[in-house]
Amino acid sequence: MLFGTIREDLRVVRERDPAARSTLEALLAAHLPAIWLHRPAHRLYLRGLRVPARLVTLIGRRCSGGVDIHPGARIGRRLFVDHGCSVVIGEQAVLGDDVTIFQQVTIGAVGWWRDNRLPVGERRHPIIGDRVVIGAGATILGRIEVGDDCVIGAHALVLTDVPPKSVVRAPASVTTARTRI
Ligand SMILES: CC(C)(COP(=O)(O)OP(=O)(O)OC[C@H]1O[C@@H](n2cnc3c(N)ncnc32)[C@H](O)[C@@H]1OP(=O)(O)O)[C@@H](O)C(=O)NCCC(=O)NCCS
Ligand SMILES: CC(=O)OC[C@H](N)C(=O)O
Repeated sequence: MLFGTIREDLRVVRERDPAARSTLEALLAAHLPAIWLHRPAHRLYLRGLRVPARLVTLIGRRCSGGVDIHPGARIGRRLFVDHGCSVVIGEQAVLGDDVTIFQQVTIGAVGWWRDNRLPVGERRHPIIGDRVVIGAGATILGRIEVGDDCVIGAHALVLTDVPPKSVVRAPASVTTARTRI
């Protein structure tokens, strides 16, 4: 089971990262410590052992490029965090299977000033469907749902539900003629 999952995660790196040309290279993918340690951390969290869970998560975060997955987050199979750096996934986030995330993505809450008014245990983080791709720098906030098979473009800010099979595009930068610089 454990080796099956490890093999599956390595296969995913090779399938979704053209820059990883061998299994040995895939093994060096920076997100792997974070997702491999998230599984025992989540089990500890579910047993109410929150502090040990957070410690395990901290090791995963330090051994990756800062992939911060709260031990409470529910993560599906075959998550791939390409480049494995500066990613935050909040406590009550739920990610489906086959999700791909690029660097500097936040799946988080809108803010404590709003969430502190919610009943205890109420969800404050997004639900992400199966096979969703989340581009670099995208931020997805609050009690929203992103449907299956969506693509969230780089630098998008998503604050409302996204229907399945949608593409969310942030405005592209504007190019003008160079004058003074
Ligand atoms: C900007 C922000 C503070 C607004 O919080 P809020 O409690 O929803 O405040 P309001 O209800 O006053 O604002 C909602 C309005 O602002 C817009 N809005 C929200 N966030 C925005 C942002 N970052 N940029 C531009 N507009 C934003 C919403 O679309 C909404 O517009 P509408 O009224 O036309 O529908 C919040 O969305 C935000 O960005 N928080 C930071 C959260 C964060 O960084 N979390 C990371 C956790 S890991
Ligand atoms: C990831 C995130 O939403 O962080 C904000 C805050 N720590 C919280 O858990 O709500």
